[in-house]
Amino acid sequence: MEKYAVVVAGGSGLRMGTPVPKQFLEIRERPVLWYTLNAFLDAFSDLQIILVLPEQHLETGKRILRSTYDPDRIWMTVGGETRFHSVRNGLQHIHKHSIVFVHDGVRCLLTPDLVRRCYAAAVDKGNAIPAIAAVDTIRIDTINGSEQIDRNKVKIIQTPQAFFSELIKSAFEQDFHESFTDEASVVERLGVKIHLIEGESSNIKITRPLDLLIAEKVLEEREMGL
Ligand SMILES: Nc1ccn([C@@H]2O[C@H](COP(=O)(O)OP(=O)(O)OP(=O)(O)O)[C@@H](O)[C@H]2O)c(=O)n1
Ligand SMILES: C[C@](O)(CO)[C@H](O)COP(=O)(O)O
Repeated sequence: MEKYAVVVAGGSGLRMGTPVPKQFLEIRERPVLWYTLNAFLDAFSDLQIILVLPEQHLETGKRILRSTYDPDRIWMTVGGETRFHSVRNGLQHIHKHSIVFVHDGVRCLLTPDLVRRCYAAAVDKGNAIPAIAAVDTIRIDTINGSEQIDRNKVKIIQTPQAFFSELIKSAFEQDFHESFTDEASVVERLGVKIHLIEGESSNIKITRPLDLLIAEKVLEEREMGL
């Protein structure tokens, strides 16, 4: 089966607050995006990557993809106004029956093992969405104040999210809706059942400055083989 990963890195990183978008910041002397791309290249030798970038940072993106060990498997395109539009732009470059992964470029700690587990589950079920359990107590706001809810019923959703190409491409023909915060929410709107698999607690989304410190520590420990 053909395999494509749409890696979205078209955002501006407002919550990180750095002049350079967070996907280009360096951790242990390599850009965040470099780790992400290599994890996908390592997962499958026949996987191709569509890297979605902000228009004004195409040159930076090109330098990063050339610094990976297999740049010939990576193609670049331009992002859109929201994450949804960036994913849609990436999907437009896929024309073959395949499994498609969509991944946040800033989730740079994913492992090739997670990519392979997503693939196997998507081939079996049509889609595969990594999720982890909530570790905090959870309350929701209601008109009568806050109420505790059973945290065992809450799942924290990650990427990569994997789908058959026909399914994800048809889902992204829908108009944008503000509830579309990931691919599962877009596909679910077609009436398709979403299949969760076990994610990785280290697969954090680099969002705020603290996340860079966590990622640095995780990468340091991995390099030391811990
Ligand atoms: N128009 C957009 C917005 C986001 N993304 C990408 O989607 C992923 C997850 O989004 P998020 O963490 O929200 O990134 P930003 O939008 O850059 O951050 P912020 O919301 O803090 O501005 C990131 O890899 C980001 O680059 C994208 O490709 N195109
Ligand atoms: C797709 C995602 O990473 C799943 O947790 C998340 O929904 C992205 O949210 P953001 O607001 O675009 O960072």
